[in-house]
Amino acid sequence: MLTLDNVSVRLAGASVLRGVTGTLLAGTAVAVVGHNGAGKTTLLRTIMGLARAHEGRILLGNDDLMRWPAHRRAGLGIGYAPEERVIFPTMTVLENLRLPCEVDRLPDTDIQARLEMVLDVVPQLGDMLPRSGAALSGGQGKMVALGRALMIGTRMVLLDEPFQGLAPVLALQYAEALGRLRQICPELCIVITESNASLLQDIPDQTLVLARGALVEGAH
Ligand SMILES: Nc1ncnc2c1ncn2[C@@H]1O[C@H](COP(=O)(O)OP(=O)(O)OP(=O)(O)O)[C@@H](O)[C@H]1O
Repeated sequence: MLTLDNVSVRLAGASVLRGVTGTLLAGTAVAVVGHNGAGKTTLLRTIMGLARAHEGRILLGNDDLMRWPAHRRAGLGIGYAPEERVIFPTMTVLENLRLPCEVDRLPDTDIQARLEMVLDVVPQLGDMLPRSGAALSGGQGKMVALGRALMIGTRMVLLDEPFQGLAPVLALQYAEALGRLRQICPELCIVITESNASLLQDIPDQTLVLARGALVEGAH
């Protein structure tokens, strides 16, 4: 369970998150929706330690995340797939997938087990493993970014606007992967941001609405 307690963030002097309070439960899919600029990406970046909260607390279980530097937070079991994907072009897809586990110095047997789980969830990645990260379409890159987040995200995965720009057939494959993920990892908390909530269809169990950096309502 992740608890956001009165989290506020300023960027370049502007209030981007304002007193965000909420609970993201294990085993749920939570949508964070809001217009462009509402603060969705900043919320995920703050959880990952890539943006700094000047106020509030973020707890993973009982563990205060603010005590952990950004480079250690993924190792706590939080996978992050940023909107812009960030697939390293000089590495193969397999190397991109393994990267967060290598950074966290996981034993090879654990990495192999995670990889098998990821390939069960996103079987399309199987054929791509030897391919260069530079040779991926935008949609393929989104699949790799999902897989990479799942390699390290044993407790939660943060998916930033995964459906934006996906062709309908790929969006369907992505949604199917999330369905398999929920079956294979029933305790995982899946957080998905989206400015167009209709793209998420019936995926979320809970929807949080951000407007100008503040949560305005919660709907189930
Ligand atoms: N590094 C930064 N410096 C200054 N302002 C920033 C920075 N990053 C984001 N912002 C501002 O913070 C606000 C929230 O941005 P954020 O990217 O979190 O919104 P978002 O809801 O994810 O939007 P989108 O749907 O367009 O991705 C915007 O007004 C944006 O201009």
